[in-house]
Amino acid sequence: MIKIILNGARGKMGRTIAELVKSQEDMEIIAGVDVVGEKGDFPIYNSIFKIEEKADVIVDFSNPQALDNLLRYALSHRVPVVTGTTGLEESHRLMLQDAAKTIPVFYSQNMSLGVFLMVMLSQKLARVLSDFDVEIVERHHNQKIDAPSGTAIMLAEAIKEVRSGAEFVYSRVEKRKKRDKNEIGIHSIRAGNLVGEHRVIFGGEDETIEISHVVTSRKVLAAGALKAARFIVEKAPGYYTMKDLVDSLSC
Ligand SMILES: NC(=O)C1=CN([C@@H]2O[C@H](COP(=O)(O)OP(=O)(O)OC[C@H]3O[C@@H](n4cnc5c(N)ncnc54)[C@H](OP(=O)(O)O)[C@@H]3O)[C@@H](O)[C@H]2O)C=CC1
Ligand SMILES: O=C(O)C1=N[C@H](C(=O)O)C[C@H](O)C1
Repeated sequence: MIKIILNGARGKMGRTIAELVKSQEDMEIIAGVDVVGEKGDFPIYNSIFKIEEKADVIVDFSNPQALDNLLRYALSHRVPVVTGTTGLEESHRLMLQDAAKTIPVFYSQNMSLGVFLMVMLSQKLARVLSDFDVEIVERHHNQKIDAPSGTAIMLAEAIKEVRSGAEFVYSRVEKRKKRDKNEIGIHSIRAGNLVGEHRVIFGGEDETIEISHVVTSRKVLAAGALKAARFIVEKAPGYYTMKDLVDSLSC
């Protein structure tokens, strides 16, 4: 049985994961962590340091501010971490990479396998269609606290890798005179209860290619997180991503 600590347990992703775990025969949540504690199917504590039972993995969908304590706990108890929290600064990413020297750490800004394929495809298109303009549009629910989305940044970073001189431009002022060829424009929309939508638009001379991915239920993202948890529990310390998971599934 894989014993899970769920960080951000009272949140939208936390609740979706908790519901999904109920139907998994090989997994159980032993404790949750959130800003406010709660009693329920499992205890939710307001500090991860209050948890006494040993877990096999921590699954985190919370807030970048949670990362420091979460990693301190994970390192001192040698527990692998799966995190999908977005809005991370460079310092947070370095913290994850540093922790990965001691424990297995899985990070993905999007837990959908479909989005991983979209990233690969976008990179290929950006390489071949090197003179096409690239614009990324992401749409999410009105409760999302970070913008642009982690996925939009991941898409832009993958495209930047194959486009020398390219720069991201967030919230571009629409009154600009002319589009700079090196820009990768990122546009964020927040409305209603949209779960998550990403579009990459490649605009060329007389033709446009658009790749889009739409999530209509968080169950997709929760299922991806549980796949990641199963994937890293027995792994050696290291930094793992969706590429490692997809490679393991397709061999
Ligand atoms: N990688 C992926 O596939 C996905 C990533 N995400 C990301 O996951 C994160 C959570 O998303 P979502 O569930 O929608 O957000 P929610 O706001 O619904 O849930 C986050 C929960 O974490 C709690 N929280 C805040 N700070 C801490 C802390 N220091 N320790 C423990 N818990 C804390 C929040 O409490 P309070 O409300 O009181 O602040 C809230 O209950 C976001 O960064 C989001 O972008 C979301 C979906 C998929
Ligand atoms: O906050 C969300 O909801 C989501 N966040 C992730 C992101 O920032 O890319 C992934 C997904 O789109 C849902």
